[in-house]
Amino acid sequence: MPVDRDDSIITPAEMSAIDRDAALSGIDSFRLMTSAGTAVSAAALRLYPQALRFVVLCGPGNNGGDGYIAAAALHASGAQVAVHALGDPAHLKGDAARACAGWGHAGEPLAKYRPRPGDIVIDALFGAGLSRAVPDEVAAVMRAVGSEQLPVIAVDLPSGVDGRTGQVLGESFHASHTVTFMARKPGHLLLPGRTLCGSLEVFDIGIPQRILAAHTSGLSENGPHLWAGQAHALDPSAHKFKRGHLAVFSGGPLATGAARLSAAAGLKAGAGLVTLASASAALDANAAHLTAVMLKEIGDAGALARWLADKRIGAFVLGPGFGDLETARQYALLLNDRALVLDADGITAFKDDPSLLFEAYAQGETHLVMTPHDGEFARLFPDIDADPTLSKVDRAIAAAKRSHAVIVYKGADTVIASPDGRAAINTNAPPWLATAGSGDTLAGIIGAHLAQGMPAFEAAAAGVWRHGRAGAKAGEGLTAEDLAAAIEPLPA
Ligand SMILES: NC(=O)C1=CN([C@@H]2O[C@H](COP(=O)(O)OP(=O)(O)OC[C@H]3O[C@@H](n4cnc5c(N)ncnc54)[C@H](OP(=O)(O)O)[C@@H]3O)[C@@H](O)[C@H]2O)[C@@H](O)CC1
Ligand SMILES: Nc1ncnc2c1ncn2[C@@H]1O[C@H](COP(=O)(O)OP(=O)(O)O)[C@@H](O)[C@H]1O
Ligand SMILES: [K+]
Repeated sequence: MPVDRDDSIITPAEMSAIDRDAALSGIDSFRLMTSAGTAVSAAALRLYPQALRFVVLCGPGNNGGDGYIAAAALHASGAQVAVHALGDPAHLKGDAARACAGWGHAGEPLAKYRPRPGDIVIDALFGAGLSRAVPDEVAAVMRAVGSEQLPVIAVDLPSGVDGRTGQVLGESFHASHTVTFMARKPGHLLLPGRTLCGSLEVFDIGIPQRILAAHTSGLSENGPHLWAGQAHALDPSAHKFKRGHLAVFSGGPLATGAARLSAAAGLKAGAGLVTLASASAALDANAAHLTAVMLKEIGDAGALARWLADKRIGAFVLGPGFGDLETARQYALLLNDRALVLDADGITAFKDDPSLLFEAYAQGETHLVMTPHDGEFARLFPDIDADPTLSKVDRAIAAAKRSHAVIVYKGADTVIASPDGRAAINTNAPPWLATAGSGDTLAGIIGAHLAQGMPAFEAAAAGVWRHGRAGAKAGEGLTAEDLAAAIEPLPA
């Protein structure tokens, strides 16, 4: 039966381990394949009752096995079905060979498939086992199906999409619907994979939850389940000092807007007090624009050190529009016993000696959140960035472990990762969030959460989610000012 889309995400390697454990506990693997293939045929009939023909493209592994089961079920329902196989079906093994025997008709080779109007393509070429770029004959079929604009139902994943990374290996199908089994894989949520799946259905093929739970790591889709236990930190009835004091560092006189966006977002996101810390040259520009946000003159490391005697300032945002990299370095190192969101220039400031920053924040509970976009990530973690074998999730986790910081690796598929290995993929950000100052707003929201005492991972994950919600609420064409105004209360 279809299950509610649960928040957990499993990698193809975890899926294999689950599969092995299921077999060890006596679960019949052919029954799982039958359940999977039947779910695909049910989706095909439900979505395309008027289809003239279902064309099932079957690969050389168990994904192909699911395809043969689907073909047999569609045929039994009275539909017209054609099967085209990649490779010689006589070489199929195990459950896939049995499924092919159950189909029982002579199939045609894949290369002989000529798409025709009215076809519904069922893509059972490769799923979790795709290990390299798809062969040329497969790529040619993908292009032919694409140019005819035929609907494609993908079994487990659109063939060509790497389930671990979401990257396309050579070429891929662009599915209108994907039926996956048990839980989503990273490739369903990471880009570009997410855009190639169409609507996504997660079907429960009957592997017990206990086996699934034993093999799932700390990866999930970002959502309230991650911080529900921490939402009390944002109690709106609390005294303003209890709701936290956030400080944001301003840039110079010609670059004050970014920090004000962070500060405004921090206030709207629930910090009790927000202070903009500004060098004297930028005080007038800031004073002319501030009302609820307070202003404090901080011009150098000495002034900051004296200000830090006030222990009520719980969290800081450093980087948006800041400009002066040497001062940013000094400030970040001075702040190492406070919660800090380091963004933009604050990140770039450490490009020549990242370990200086990482060592400064290595002690105690994680209290540094870094919010790099691709370029900033590559500046701080060039070797991790350059490793083509790593997914965006792998890269974010490796960076978090090395830096002792929560990493918010931004983009349309922002990944939030903790040094303890937990990670979340965010999916609620509309494309129009890519606007000047949007990242500054995000830094302010996360800063507000830290100021209110939320742990770093939860603060960051909740911040990214609220930022996405605000983007959806403000709508297409938003500016960063609209975004701050659209921040909604954090759901309990
Ligand atoms: N786990 C479960 O519980 C359940 C899993 N189920 C289903 O099993 C699927 C996973 O099956 P799978 O492991 O057999 O992998 P699959 O995607 O069929 O591909 C492997 C084959 O492709 C080949 N191959 C790979 N890349 C290639 C390339 N570029 N070009 C050419 N060949 C290439 C590879 O060959 P090799 O790399 O060994 O040369 C091998 O022959 C999963 O997605 C789901 O649909 C369901 O039945 C329900 C229960
Ligand atoms: N295509 C996209 N879809 C959704 N969100 C996006 C997209 N591109 C960027 N974002 C989000 O917009 C924000 C941009 O931040 P950033 O790159 O720091 O820009 P800026 O410095 O202009 O504020 C990030 O939160 C990022 O995740
Ligand atoms: K597939």
